[in-house]
Amino acid sequence: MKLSLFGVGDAGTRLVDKLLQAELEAGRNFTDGNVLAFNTAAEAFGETDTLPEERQILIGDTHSAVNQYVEPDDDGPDTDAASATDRDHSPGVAGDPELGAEVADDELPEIRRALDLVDDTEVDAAMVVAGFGGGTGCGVGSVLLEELKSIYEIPVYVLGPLPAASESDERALTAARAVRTFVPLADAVLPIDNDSWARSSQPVAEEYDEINEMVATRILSLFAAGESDPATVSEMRIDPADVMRTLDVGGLSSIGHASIEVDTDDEGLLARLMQLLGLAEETPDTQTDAATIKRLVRSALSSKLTLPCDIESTDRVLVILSGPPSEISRKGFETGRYLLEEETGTVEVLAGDEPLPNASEITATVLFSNVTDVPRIDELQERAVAYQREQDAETAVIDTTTSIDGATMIAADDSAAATDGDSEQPFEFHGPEEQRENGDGGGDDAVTADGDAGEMTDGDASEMADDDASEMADDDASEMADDDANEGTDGDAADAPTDTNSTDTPADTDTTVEDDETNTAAATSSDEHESSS
Ligand SMILES: Nc1nc2c(ncn2[C@@H]2O[C@H](COP(=O)(O)OP(=O)(O)OP(=O)(O)O)[C@@H](O)[C@H]2O)c(=O)[nH]1
Repeated sequence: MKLSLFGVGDAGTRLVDKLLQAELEAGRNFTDGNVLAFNTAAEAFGETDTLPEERQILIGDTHSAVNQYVEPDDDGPDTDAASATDRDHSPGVAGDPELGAEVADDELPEIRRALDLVDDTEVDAAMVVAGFGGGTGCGVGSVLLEELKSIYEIPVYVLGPLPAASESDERALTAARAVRTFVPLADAVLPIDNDSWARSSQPVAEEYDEINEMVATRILSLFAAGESDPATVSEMRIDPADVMRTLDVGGLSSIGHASIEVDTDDEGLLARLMQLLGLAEETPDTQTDAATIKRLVRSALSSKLTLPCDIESTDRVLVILSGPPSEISRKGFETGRYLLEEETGTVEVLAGDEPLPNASEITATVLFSNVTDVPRIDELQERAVAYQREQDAETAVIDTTTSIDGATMIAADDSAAATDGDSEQPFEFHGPEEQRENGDGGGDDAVTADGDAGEMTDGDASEMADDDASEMADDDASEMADDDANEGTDGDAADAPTDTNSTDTPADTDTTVEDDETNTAAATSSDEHESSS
């Protein structure tokens, strides 16, 4: 399918650049050059290799509160745990999502002019790529997302990293707010769990490049599928509509990925050739194919997911098999699909293939949409709540002696909810439908008549506050995603989730780690191969 990409902030800029690089290396064309990156500081633009300069849009440079320049010899925060809102030492909006939203609102005319560079009639969907914990990613990202939703008829997805545990509480709070803002507005949200992809021995920032490469491999396998030569024989060619249909349910999505070397010995090739020419019985090879595909799909299921989750909490599943067409039989397909139905407990399993005649591997990419049992998001929320309580307590102490101006990131109503004994999770999510029913934030209804996206962020912040105050006390953390899914899972945060993919599950860690390493390496080499094909 064709996808336009909109990077926001540093993470968004780097990820979009990496996606373009992967597209180029794989010889695929899924963006058709329909890309843009917005940032409030120019630094990350300087790191790009592939993103054209005219598509790098700096905003906020005339805003008095935005740092465009930070002293190079400045020994500002350089640890993950450093404050995201160190105004003097951080460029751009320095981790402040309110300021990010204000800047984007002020610069909407500039943003709209830039959007004219992207041809939405040429793409099937759009994707905003932003660090959820970033002041620019969350603040500018929210305004941009609403703007895109108001002008495009195509689906708009959001992709972006969640902050690592080693990062500051402010980033966790911003990310919790971002999830809450993005989920009801976007057609689907694909968070990347930096923590589960980083090695614990070093700061996560040193691993961005590797994490971004892993993300690019998966996004390309999923969204660029269907863009290969239409003349190539295919068992069941993937249709872009299937990807969109899978994501159609909204909420949070996660991707699994695994590759397996194909049998390239002469005997195997000869047998396949005979089979293709109709000179040999199909059965023995088909059996082998089916067993191989089953193993491959199983390994994609147990691979490290972009967002660790309980795959049984998914609403819909899509599997894309890519590789030499001779290796992917219909029986193999059916076996893989059946396995997915069994393992996820859903009958909504779509499947398609992407014929890559010169590939030396078969790759399975599995998309789980509207997953609701996501321990990482629960953790993020809990941390955000605890931090908010601390902030409130500090403000209350100071308030007795001094009058403090300036907004806390959550409005007063939220603070009350957060400190209410019953209220554990002030960042409850609802799927788009429920949001609309409640007259709550996002979705199409949230688009203002005059298209002033800036109002959304203010509106959203206060809507968040209202919800939190009124609803949190009774509701479970795991009711965060779509209604429908909740009906099925009805999870209480206290019911320990059985996250088969979580790095927190020791029993799984052994197999998963082994699989992960294999799969990551395989995925990389698969991409390399595709690039040479
Ligand atoms: N995977 C990945 N994560 C990143 C990358 N850069 C930053 N992040 C994460 O994204 C979040 C937001 O960081 P930035 O993108 O630097 O923030 P921003 O959106 O530019 O906004 P500011 O906070 O104002 O700098 C943090 O939690 C980072 O850990 C990256 O290249 N790859």
